[in-house]
This record gives sequence, structure tokens and C-alpha cells, in this order.
Amino acid sequence: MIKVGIVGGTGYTGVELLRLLSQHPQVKITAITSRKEAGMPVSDMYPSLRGRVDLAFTTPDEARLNECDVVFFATPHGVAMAQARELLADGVKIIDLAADFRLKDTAEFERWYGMPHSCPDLLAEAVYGLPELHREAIRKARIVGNPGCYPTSVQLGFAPLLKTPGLVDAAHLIANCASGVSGAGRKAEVHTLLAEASDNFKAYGVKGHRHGPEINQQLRVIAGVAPGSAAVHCVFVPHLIPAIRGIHSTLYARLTPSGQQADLQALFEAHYRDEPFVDVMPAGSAPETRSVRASNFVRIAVHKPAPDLAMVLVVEDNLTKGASGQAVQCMNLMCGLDETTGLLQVPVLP
Ligand SMILES: NC(=O)C1=CN([C@@H]2O[C@H](COP(=O)(O)OP(=O)(O)OC[C@H]3O[C@@H](n4cnc5c(N)ncnc54)[C@H](OP(=O)(O)O)[C@@H]3O)[C@@H](O)[C@H]2O)C=CC1
Ligand SMILES: CC(=O)N[C@@H](CCC(=O)OP(=O)(O)O)C(=O)O
Repeated sequence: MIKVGIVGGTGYTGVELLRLLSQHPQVKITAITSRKEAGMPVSDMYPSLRGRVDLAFTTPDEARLNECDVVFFATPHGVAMAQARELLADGVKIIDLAADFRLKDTAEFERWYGMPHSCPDLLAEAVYGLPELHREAIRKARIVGNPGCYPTSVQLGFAPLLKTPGLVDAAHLIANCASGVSGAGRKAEVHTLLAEASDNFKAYGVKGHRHGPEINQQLRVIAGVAPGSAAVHCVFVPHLIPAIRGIHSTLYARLTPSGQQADLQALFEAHYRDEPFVDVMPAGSAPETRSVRASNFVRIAVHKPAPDLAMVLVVEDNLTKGASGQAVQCMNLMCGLDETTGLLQVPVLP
């Protein structure tokens, strides 16, 4: 059995990790931390886990994380990088759900996250945890930077277009994305109050959102151009929807004259034919967020609303494929298991 520790077990991604890992046939959860709730049985806080998780929260200092095989950080930015070196020295594999190991440029990291990076050498070693694009590197990784929720949907939607050279004008991509409020975490904030977030729809972060540089860094990797190259650029606009879980991304790319001849439906179906978690919907479809709720699946539909325009619709659950499910998918790869182990739950309806 793989001994797993979770730092930050009271948050939404933490409890989603508990839900998935408590059903995983190869995992024993040995440590789960909270500074504020230390001593409280997990199932007192989350009765959904009664009979499934028989542990109490402990402080990170008491958690004996160095005895784990894998430690997940479901914590705010900056926590994982402070503890990574010591855990790696003890042979522990690390998966960070925050952004400490995502942005490769430390100046960009400092600009967007407001803190200097404390271990650039480990950042250079870390693998970006999107299995559909970096599967072989994840298998060998000691540290994985799990992708942001929005960047997961944007990369999976654009990848088939960018991997085919000369198909689209990659310098002028657009990603309009909308998320449910659980994306903001469990901490109390005015903008996620029921009276603020329900019966409302708004864009936010329009002057710049920290997922913009992550999206652009990774789209350049996908397209095979140099870091910072103007040949690939995406405008990213996040929106808040009055839902709890779910991300819906609408992506646009101008087709080049030769790209206009391509059969986009066939391209997407071929690209994702062997991917267990990516479902390319039939032509003409419009996937909805509830079709992936509480599951690790992503559903994608590709359209051509004008002769020179590709439009891609992507849905994912921000807490599952957008965070904790993806992290478990990475753990499976890092531990030599079948990638889908413990992750094939059917989405919840209605
Ligand atoms: N929500 C989402 O959809 C997604 C979130 N993420 C990222 O995942 C991470 C966790 O998100 P989420 O679960 O939403 O966050 P929450 O705010 O819901 O939970 C944060 C957790 O971290 C713990 N924590 C906070 N500060 C520290 C610290 N200094 N040391 C140790 N533990 C700490 C908290 O418990 P306590 O304070 O009691 O210790 C709590 O359990 C974030 O970095 C977020 O950006 C990524 C993708 C999607
Ligand atoms: C709805 C909502 O507020 N979503 C979050 C993104 C959640 C996420 O992926 O977070 P990290 O990249 O910080 O890990 C936001 O826009 O800040």
C-alpha cells in the first residue's frame, strides 16, 4: 500500500483528495493536517467520510510526513516549497496542488504570487502535472506541480490545434472560462457569499489573472516554441458562475488558410483516442458542467462557427480533474500504478 499524507485536509481540495483516496485500492492515508482543527476527527468535520477515514487532523509538525511515500500539499501558495527539500531528502514524493512548482520563471512567480521562490533548483526539477501532455516525465518525477484548474481546461482544449503546425494563428488565442465558487476555496471571502455569488454572473481578474502566465507558459511548451515567444499568446478571461463545482471554457482560434481545410472533429478524436479521461463529444455537441461533476473526466466539443474560426468547448470539475483527481492521476503514474486506479467514478446527476 502507498502511504499518503495530505497537508491542508480541511479545504475543498483536501476533502476531495480524502474522498478519492479513501476509495483508492492501493492507498493508506496515514496523515492529514490542519493547524486550526488539530485533534478533531476527520469524520466529525466531514460526516461524508464516516466509516471511510478513521484519522484525526494533526498539525503539520506532528504529522510525521517524512514516513509517507507521497505527500499532497492542498495548501495556499508558498507552503509546499518551504517543506519540499526536507521531504525529498527522506525519499518522499511531493504533489503540490498550489502554484509553487508551476511557473518556471522565478521572476514571474514572484510577480504573480507576491513572494520570492525559495528553491529554484527544485522548481527546475519539478514536472508540470498534466498527464495527457507530460505522462512519461510524471512517471519519473519526485515533485509534481499540479496544474491550475483553468489552465487544465485551456491546455486540453487547445492542444490538438497547437500540436498540428500551421493550423491556427497561435499568437491570438482567446479563452473565456467560467468557474463555480468552490474554485475560490473554503476560506471566508465576501465574493463567495451566497448573496454575492448566486443569481449573478461576472468576469473577474480582467486586468490579469495568475493563470494567464501559467496558460501561456504551457501553451508555448505544447506548440514547441521558446519560453516567452510572441508566436503563441492567449488572452484569458475568468468568470464566476452561480454553481458550486465546474468549469466551462470556451476557446477560440483563427484558422490559417491551410487550417480551414482540416477536419477538426477527426483531429480531436484522433488526438484523444487513447486518453482515459478525455471525451471528445460528437459533432455539434455542447457539453455541460454537470456531465463531469465529481469525476476526473473532461468533455470537449469542437466547432467551426465560421470558415476561419475554431471554437472549442471544454468542461471539467475544478475540484477533480482541475485539482485533486488530477493529483491522484499523477500519483498513480509516479507510483507505477494504472493511471485510472480509483478514478473511474461516473459523474453525479442531477
Ligand atoms: N479550489 C479549487 O478548485 C482549486 C484549488 N487549487 C489550489 O489548491 C490549494 C488548496 O486549495 P483549496 O482546497 O481550495 O483551499 P482552502 O482554502 O479551501 O484550504 C486550504 C487548506 O490549507 C491549510 N493551510 C492554510 N495555510 C497553511 C499553512 N501555512 N500550512 C499548512 N496548512 C495550511 C488549511 O488548514 P489550516 O489553516 O487549518 O491549516 C486548509 O486545510 C490552493 O493553493 C489552491 O490555489 C488548485 C486547483 C483548483
Ligand atoms: C473561482 C475562483 O476563484 N477560482 C480560483 C482559481 C482556483 C485555482 O486553480 O487555483 P490556483 O491556481 O491558485 O491553485 C481563482 O480564480 O483564484
